[in-house]
Amino acid sequence: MSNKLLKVSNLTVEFFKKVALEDITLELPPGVHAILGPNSSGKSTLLKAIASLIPIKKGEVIYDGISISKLPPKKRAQIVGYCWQNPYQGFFEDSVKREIEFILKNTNAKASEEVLEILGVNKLYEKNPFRLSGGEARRVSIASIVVADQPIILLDEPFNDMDLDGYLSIVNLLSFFRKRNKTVIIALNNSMHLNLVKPDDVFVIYSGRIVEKTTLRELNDDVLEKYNIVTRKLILESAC
Ligand SMILES: Nc1ncnc2c1ncn2[C@@H]1O[C@H](COP(=O)(O)OP(=O)(O)OP(=O)(O)O)[C@@H](O)[C@H]1O
Repeated sequence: MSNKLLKVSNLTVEFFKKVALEDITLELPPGVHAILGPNSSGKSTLLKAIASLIPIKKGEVIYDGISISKLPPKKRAQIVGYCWQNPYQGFFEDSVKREIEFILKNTNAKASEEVLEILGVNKLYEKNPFRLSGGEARRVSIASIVVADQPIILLDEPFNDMDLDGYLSIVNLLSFFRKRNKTVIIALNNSMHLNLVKPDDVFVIYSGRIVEKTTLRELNDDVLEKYNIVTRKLILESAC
């Protein structure tokens, strides 16, 4: 099995001279990696910077020895798939079918039937993506990226808007990605979702910096509280 590394080195991003990401360095083998942080900590910015969707001030992102930002857009889209936090942001076609076909044409990829089945989007093909419900839109949005079978998948808050079936489809998608030896980064602001994701490691981000590298088992409520992330204690107490 390939063990291609995704290396993020000294990544720094600024918006209007204000630092949004500061000197982020990560070394990620294939597997599932969680980025956990409160609102405005830089999770989406980090994923977008890794996908080269926004300009970076400093640093680089290397996958298997290749600098992602130096690739032409088409080649980049074959390697890295960023799934939007706001699903409607990535839509521009007038049918789900055309939305799915767009990336396949753009990347010369064959549709991953497993992805379409796991996310259950086949039934939505004729619908207008902009008129989907929140949960439907998220499934379609994720499918319309990862259907191209990229080795790096970036999921931005994928559980938002989802019902039980939606949660299970994300869990099944993650195990499909694991079997395919992909490198998955999943941005979360809710620590409870970590139990579903079962990540190999957890990076806590706060104020644009990685402040902890830990595991699901070792992550504790003190760390969550310190960085303004909903604690497990709060959730469990509320359930009693
Ligand atoms: N395009 C942009 N222009 C200016 N500032 C931006 C832009 N995108 C993000 N920011 C700022 O960068 C910081 C980090 O934003 P980001 O969206 O990465 O946070 P996040 O951790 O994903 O938050 P949330 O959990 O609320 O989605 C915020 O202060 C945000 O206002």
